[in-house]
Amino acid sequence: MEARLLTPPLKILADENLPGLQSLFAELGELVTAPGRHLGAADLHGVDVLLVRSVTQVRAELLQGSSVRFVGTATIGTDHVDQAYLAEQGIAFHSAPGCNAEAVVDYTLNCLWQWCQATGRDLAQQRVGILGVGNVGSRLAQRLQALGCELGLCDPPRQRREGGDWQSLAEILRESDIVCLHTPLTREGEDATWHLFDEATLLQLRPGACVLNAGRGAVISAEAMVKVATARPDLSWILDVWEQEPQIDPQLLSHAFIATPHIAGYSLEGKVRGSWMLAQALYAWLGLPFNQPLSSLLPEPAVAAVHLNADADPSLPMRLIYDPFQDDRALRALFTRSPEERALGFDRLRREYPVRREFSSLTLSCATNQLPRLHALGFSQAVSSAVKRVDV
Ligand SMILES: NC(=O)C1=CN([C@@H]2O[C@H](COP(=O)(O)OP(=O)(O)OC[C@H]3O[C@@H](n4cnc5c(N)ncnc54)[C@H](O)[C@@H]3O)[C@@H](O)[C@H]2O)C=CC1
Ligand SMILES: O=C(O)C(=O)[C@H](O)COP(=O)(O)O
Repeated sequence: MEARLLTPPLKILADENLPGLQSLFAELGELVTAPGRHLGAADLHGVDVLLVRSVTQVRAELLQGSSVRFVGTATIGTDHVDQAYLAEQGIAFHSAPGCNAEAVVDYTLNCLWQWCQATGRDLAQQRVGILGVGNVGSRLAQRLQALGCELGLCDPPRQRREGGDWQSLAEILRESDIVCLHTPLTREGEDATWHLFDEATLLQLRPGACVLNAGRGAVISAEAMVKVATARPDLSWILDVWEQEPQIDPQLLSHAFIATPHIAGYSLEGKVRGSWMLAQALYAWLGLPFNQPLSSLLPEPAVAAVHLNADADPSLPMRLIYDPFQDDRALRALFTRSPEERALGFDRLRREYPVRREFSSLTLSCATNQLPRLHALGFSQAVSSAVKRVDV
């Protein structure tokens, strides 16, 4: 455990895209915000606490010679942080495990539902292979299982730790109608995921399969994906993450059934939970009490309850919460511009992302027998008469 060397007032530098900063951190001292993608060593003058998102590379080049003693990232993924360097320097580090896992699952279910609708499939009849069964993958498995999907789960680190019934990557590729990637990006060790999906791996996908990547772009080689997508038009691609973000290969984009700018985890709840978890960690590290409930940072959703009439399309509540094609259209619209403008546009779409609530924020009642299926998808049940309801 690191020694606690700091007491307020502190100088805190935070990514400008972290919600709830004032309310969570302002009482600890001076709070400065900056765009995370371009943070440099010069920005860290006198800074004690650095709070980032995934777009800031937190490595020796940034931190060498700085006064930073605590680094927090309001994300699940940590591949942008050199944790070994931080440990060596005695700098405390905290991430926000699971903070936006529900949002990624909402995104994934919504996209898969759209793909099934567009290709005349029933999601409940698909065999779904999940690669990486952690916070995201295990929640996804639960919801898909409740829908009736057959599942294949692949997670070698968990398999070694826990034993039990798992599948190999080869089995997942051979047997799945849909393959969902939810692994971290790692470059070393027996479970390294960098370019885990190369050309040879992708060619093992079964005919007509759909690949969804909401983990990290570089888990699939973009070059191999373009090659295989060209040779195998039977395959579908749903891509939220891209090798070399914020630059995206236009050829790859043209092959994607749904293409989004790394926003799978961007529910309001997920983003706010990320900041809140960092506040919890920082206050604990400082030895100070932290009593702010997460709910105090979340406004009431615009629509809290929906009653579906007998003839209503059961996908309506999903579309009401989130339409992935809106994000898809906004991303594709950037591609009439220069590569520099596209990259800036990619970051702008993320920075100015509209409020998206999680499925669980919506309470459903229903005049049809679809209710169990909708609840399995993650919507809340039990309508209280006190809740304002919309009939559709
Ligand atoms: N697109 C987006 O907006 C978001 C993307 N992410 C990404 O999703 C990743 C997963 O998130 P969580 O489930 O919360 O992380 P987690 O750490 O809870 O779970 C990851 C799982 O992957 C497994 N794993 C590691 N190497 C593997 C391999 N070679 N093959 C199969 N499984 C392997 C681990 O054992 C672990 O169970 C994050 O690391 C992050 O990079 C997370 C949130 C939002
Ligand atoms: O939590 C993660 O890991 C993610 O991928 C986040 O959703 C990424 O969000 P940013 O930190 O890039 O805004």
